[in-house]
Amino acid sequence: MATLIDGKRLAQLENDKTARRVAALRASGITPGLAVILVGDDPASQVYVRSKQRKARELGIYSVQTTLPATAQQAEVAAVIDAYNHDERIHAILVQSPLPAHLDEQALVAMIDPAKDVDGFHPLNVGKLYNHLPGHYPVACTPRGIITMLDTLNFEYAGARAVIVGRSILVGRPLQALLVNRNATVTMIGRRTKAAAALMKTADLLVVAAGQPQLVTAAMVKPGAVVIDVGINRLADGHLVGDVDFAAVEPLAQAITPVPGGVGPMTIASLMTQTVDLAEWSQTDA
Ligand SMILES: Nc1nc2c(c(=O)[nH]1)N[C@@H](CN(C=O)c1ccc(C(=O)N[C@@H](CCC(=O)O)C(=O)O)cc1)CN2
Repeated sequence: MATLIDGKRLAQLENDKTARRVAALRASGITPGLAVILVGDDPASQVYVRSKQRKARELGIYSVQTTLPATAQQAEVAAVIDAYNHDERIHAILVQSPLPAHLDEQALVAMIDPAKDVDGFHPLNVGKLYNHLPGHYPVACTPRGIITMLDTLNFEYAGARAVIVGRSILVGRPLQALLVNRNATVTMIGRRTKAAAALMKTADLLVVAAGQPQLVTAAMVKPGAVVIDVGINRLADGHLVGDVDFAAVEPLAQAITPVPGGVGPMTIASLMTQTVDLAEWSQTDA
């Protein structure tokens, strides 16, 4: 029977640490500030943004939001980013993804001050991560949360064979870099990968971020693997399921994340941690 990697509990522990760091910063006259930009009315994005705002306020972070209609033009979003770039109360800025299709998301992310890029999506921060540069820089929150989870298992990265299903900028690509930087051997699986199931079966660490309900079956998992399920899929009956067939895979895995209550809560906890990191770095790296 696998160890259940309880994202809710780990997020609570992470948030407790963040609350203490916020209190210490506030005592020294600095209140970490987070700005969230939401464009459009995607219901899931509205839920995630509300959770971010609520958690930030609970932890004592100054938290603001700009909501723009789905018809907003590139220049309008850019103007909001520019205002937050110059707002001294704000240390962390994020643009909730996905944006409406007519907007150029990459171009907008590149307009965020890299020192305030709490999602770690700015090309400068991505480049630092890929080049494994020393120093302070933010990294994408979901992969950061996954690394925190693996660290709690004392996962032995060096020499481990990791397989990541999904090559998104949000999850797969940054996680690949984080794992390579820890000396894991990483294989990425995309839509055109041949013999994907056989590759997955070689994984000591299998991370699935494909957005396809129950894609991974027991036959695709090596006994004793650590399985991280990033998928959040709402079925017609309203139930949330991941990309992994949890009931079938759990008995043979060494450890596994549930959905819900796995990677999702850690994404938000990592965002809070990284908001405080940015506030601290704004003092030390200036
Ligand atoms: N700018 C960004 N956009 C998006 C990111 C991101 O990191 N930065 N990630 C995802 C969405 N996301 C945060 O924004 C997110 C997704 C899921 C959860 C979560 O806690 N999920 C719960 C289930 C919630 C539900 O009932 O629907 C869980 O897994 O237990 C938190 C954050 C895309 N966009």
